[in-house]
Amino acid sequence: MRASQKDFENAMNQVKLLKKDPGNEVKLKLYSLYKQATEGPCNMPKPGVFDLINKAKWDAWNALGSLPKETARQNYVDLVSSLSSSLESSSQVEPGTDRKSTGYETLMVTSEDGITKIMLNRPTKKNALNVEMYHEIMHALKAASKDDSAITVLTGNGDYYSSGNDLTNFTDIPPGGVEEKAKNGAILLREFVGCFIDFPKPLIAVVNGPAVGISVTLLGLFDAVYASDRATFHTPFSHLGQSPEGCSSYTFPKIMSPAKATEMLVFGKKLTAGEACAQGLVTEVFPDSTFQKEVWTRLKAFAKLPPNAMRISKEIIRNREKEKLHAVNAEECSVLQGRWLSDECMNAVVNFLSRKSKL
Ligand SMILES: CCCCC/C=C/CC(=O)SCCNC(=O)CCNC(=O)[C@H](O)C(C)(C)COP(=O)(O)OP(=O)(O)OC[C@H]1O[C@@H](n2cnc3c(N)ncnc32)[C@H](O)[C@@H]1OP(=O)(O)O
Repeated sequence: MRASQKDFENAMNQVKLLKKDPGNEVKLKLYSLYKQATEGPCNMPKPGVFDLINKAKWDAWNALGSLPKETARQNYVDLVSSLSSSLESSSQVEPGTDRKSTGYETLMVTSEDGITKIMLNRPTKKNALNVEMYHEIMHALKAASKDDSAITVLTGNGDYYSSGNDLTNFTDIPPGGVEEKAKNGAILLREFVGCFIDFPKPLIAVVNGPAVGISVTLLGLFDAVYASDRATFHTPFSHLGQSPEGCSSYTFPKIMSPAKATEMLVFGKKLTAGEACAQGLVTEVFPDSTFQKEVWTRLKAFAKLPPNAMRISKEIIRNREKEKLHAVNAEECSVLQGRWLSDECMNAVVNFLSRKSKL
């Protein structure tokens, strides 16, 4: 899975051969990953507000924060690979290889060495989950459940794993008003979390950086969680006037004790990776400098195990909880639907969007 310098150079050449323009957003991603991979974190002075093009480039590069050079190189290679498949004719995919990518807008999805990797890919927004991303993740999980990979991995592109629900999701109010918005949100959330509850293969989170909100709560539904020591785990629901989702009101007290779960889910205590590991939410923590190398070596070994045996073992570990989890999910979504209409929640969203507050 690690991209060599040679892979990186090949990818740079491939970019020049793309027949279709991949669009400005993708070009900015390519630029930022290239700069990060070759020069490291952005330490150039920020261009002036009227220098629009250079400012956009600077923003994209700067958003990668302290992402290690090797990870940027890998992400660049993955992005080019996904572009080559989605923008060129499908005949260019060699028959017989098991690598594939799809034209997702908010994800990079690849399948190789028995592993389907779903990478959240909005690094300039800290991988916040917008409505499109919720739908694309569901689509990618459904596809992964049927493909020939043995295990599935969720990870993030850039310096964050995910900053959770995209708070601008609250701004696009339909003709039916905020009530309709809240109702639609609850339906979408229930279906989304349901896909994680029902996912049949080993599902592993590779938590490459800080995780917030729903990206944390869902971890209780994963089969293993590997984290960089740069990762943090934060569920500030009360601060946002909201309440727990992702089945965390049930999984967290079981995983870490009711009192520890209360500290996180009610009081919004942010855990370090080490603390999350000590409390059982994270399986193992790795130093950031060797994180990708160590984790992918391990995952490749797991993916060589007999897939049917792994699937059946997961089923027997998880199945007796499924009905309960679906019931919890339904209840959490219904409570949250009410919370989204509360002044507490609306004020928190307005404060974030008007730049008055940050976590
Ligand atoms: C269907 C609906 C289901 C709903 C399910 C409910 C889930 C609950 C949750 O997930 S609650 C968690 C919600 N998340 C947050 O409250 C995080 C908000 N973000 C922040 O506080 C900060 O951005 C940060 C601490 C994550 C990172 O701070 P930093 O200073 O490092 O970076 P910036 O703030 O400059 O962020 C870079 C750009 O990314 C945008 N952004 C980051 N997070 C979100 C987000 N969650 N929603 C929308 N946008 C986000 C930020 O606005 C910057 O954009 P800009 O460059 O255009 O200004």
